[in-house]
Amino acid sequence: MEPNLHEFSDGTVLAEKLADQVAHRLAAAVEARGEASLAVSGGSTPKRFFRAIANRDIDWAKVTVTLVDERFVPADHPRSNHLLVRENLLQGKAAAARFIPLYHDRPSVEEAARVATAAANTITPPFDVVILGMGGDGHTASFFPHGSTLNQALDAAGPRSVLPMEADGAEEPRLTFSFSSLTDAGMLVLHIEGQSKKDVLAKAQEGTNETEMPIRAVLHRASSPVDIYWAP
Ligand SMILES: O=C1O[C@H](COP(=O)(O)O)[C@@H](O)[C@H](O)[C@H]1O
Repeated sequence: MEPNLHEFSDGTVLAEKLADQVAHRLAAAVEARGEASLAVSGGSTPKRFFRAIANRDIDWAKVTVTLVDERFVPADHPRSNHLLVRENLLQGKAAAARFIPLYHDRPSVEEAARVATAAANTITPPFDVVILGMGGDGHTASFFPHGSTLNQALDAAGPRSVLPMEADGAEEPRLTFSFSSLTDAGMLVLHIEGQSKKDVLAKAQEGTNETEMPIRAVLHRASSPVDIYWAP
């Protein structure tokens, strides 16, 4: 299934349009099932989207928010994705949402991943909405090139779980939802900005080696259609 590319004039317009689509999907899930789930990425790209969606009129008390991946750092650390989400998404109306963190204060990232998996299992699968990002090295979530648990993480037949991940491209150990947890979402978005990321995307679409560019797994074999949101 070829991804659908949605291009916007700038990042602010993209953030508003994406917030509209995500809000619509979450509201429909709340209407249909009485609950909804949203898994978001960290990094620098999603901040405008977080601020745009935070005040959308949804019954946020029925929405569970989590992260597709996290750095193994406490929630007050400047590199924490939880901190980013708390300061930008879980504000205004969205402050009523339930948040499930991936970081847990345990002696090792492996133990934290086990606790995170148990907590994540309280979310009814599949996720209603997953928003992925992409690094300049072709990683997405914390599926890093040559990552320590990459084969396990990218196994489409693997369990829904949170895995530890270490890689040369990551400053600290990571926690990441597995491929199977993310890629059957009701709405699966890859949100990227800038020409350099568009070039990385083009390179990823041309080749097949997922160990070199793990984003290829999402582009080539996600079970849900992938919507790419891009702005210069
Ligand atoms: O490390 C991470 O990087 C990617 C991309 O981040 P960006 O700063 O280039 O937008 C992100 O998708 C991932 O969640 C994050 O942990």
